[in-house]
Amino acid sequence: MGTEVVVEGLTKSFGKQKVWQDVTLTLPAGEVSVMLGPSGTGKTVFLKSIIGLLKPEHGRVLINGVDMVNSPERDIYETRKLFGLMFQDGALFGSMSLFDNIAFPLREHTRKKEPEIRRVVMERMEMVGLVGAEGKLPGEISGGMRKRAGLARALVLDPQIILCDEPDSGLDPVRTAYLSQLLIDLNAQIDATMLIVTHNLDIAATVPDNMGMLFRRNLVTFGPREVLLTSDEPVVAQFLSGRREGPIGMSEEKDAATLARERSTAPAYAPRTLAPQLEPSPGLPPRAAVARRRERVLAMLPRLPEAARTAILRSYAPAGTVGGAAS
Ligand SMILES: Nc1ncnc2c1ncn2[C@@H]1O[C@H](COP(=O)(O)OP(=O)(O)OP(=O)(O)O)[C@@H](O)[C@H]1O
Repeated sequence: MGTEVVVEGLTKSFGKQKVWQDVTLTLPAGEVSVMLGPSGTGKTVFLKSIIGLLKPEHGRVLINGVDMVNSPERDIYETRKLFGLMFQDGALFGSMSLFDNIAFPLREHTRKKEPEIRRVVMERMEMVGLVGAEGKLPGEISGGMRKRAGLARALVLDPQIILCDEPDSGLDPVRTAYLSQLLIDLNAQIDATMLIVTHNLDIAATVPDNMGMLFRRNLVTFGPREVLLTSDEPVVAQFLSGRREGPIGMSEEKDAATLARERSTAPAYAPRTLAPQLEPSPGLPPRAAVARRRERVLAMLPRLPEAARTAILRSYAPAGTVGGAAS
C-alpha cells in the first residue's frame, strides 16, 4: 500500500518572494490527489519540496517518520527511493531507446541482473501500453507516448508515492482522457499514493479522490474532491469554469475595483454538475483506496460544507435509490 504524506505548516520563499505559506495537508495513503492552481502559484515548487529537492524555511513533510525538510540528508535520500516522479516533458534521455530509458533507474539504483531488468521493464511498458516501442528513440514517438514512457520509468522501482507534474501538458483531449484512465488503472494495480499537478479540468473532475488549490500564496482548500468541485469560493469557481471574470488575472491578481466592476456586469456562474470519478478498466482489480477513503470521508462529513456533504452522500448511496449515485 502507498505511504501517507503529511505536510505541516510549509512555507517557501525565494529571496523576498514568498511562493506559499503555512501549507498543511495530508495525502492519504494509496489515494489519488490533484493540486490545482493558476500558473506560477508554486505547484512545481510544492512537488520538489515534498521530495526534499527544495528546502522550505518553515514546516515539515513527514513520510514514515522522516521529515523531508529537516531530517539528515541520508534519511531523506533513503526515503526518496519510495518516490516515482513524472515530470512535464517526460525527461527522457534523447539518445537512449525507450527500453534503456525505462531501465535506467533499475541499472542505476539496483543490482538486478539484465533478465530481471528486462522482465520489470516489459511489465511496466505493458502497463502503459508501450509494448512494441522498446527500440524507439524519444524523438521518434509522439508526445503522448513520451508521457507514458516517463510514467513507465517512474514505476520501475515500485514506488509507494507517485508525483506527476502536469502529465497532460501538450496532449490533445483524447490522449488526455486515455491518460486519466491510465492513472486510475495504475492506482488500482499498485495502490500507490499519487499527487498530480495539473491545469486540466477534465483530469481534475474525473481522476482524484482529493483536490487542493494554491492561490495567492496560500492553500485555498484541500480535501475530498466534492469539497472543491462544489465550492463557491470565487477563485475556485473561476478556475473550474475557465472564465476571465474573477480574482485570477492574466499576469497578476486583480485589484478590488476591477473585481467589483466585473461582479456588477458578469453573469453568475452556472451551477456545476459533478462528473463521476473514473473506475478502473474492466479486468483490473478494484482500487483498494476506495474503501479506505469511504470510511475516512464519512467520518469527516459533519465538518464539511453542505454542498460537499450532499454530493458525497449521493455518491455513496446505492445506485438506483432516490438521490443515489449517478448511473
Ligand atoms: N529555483 C528557483 N529559484 C527562484 N525562483 C524560483 C525557483 N523555482 C521556482 N521559482 C519561482 O517560484 C514561483 C512558482 O513556480 P512554480 O514553477 O512552482 O509554479 P507553478 O505553479 O508550477 O507554475 P506553472 O503552472 O506555470 O507550471 C515562480 O515565480 C518561479 O519563478
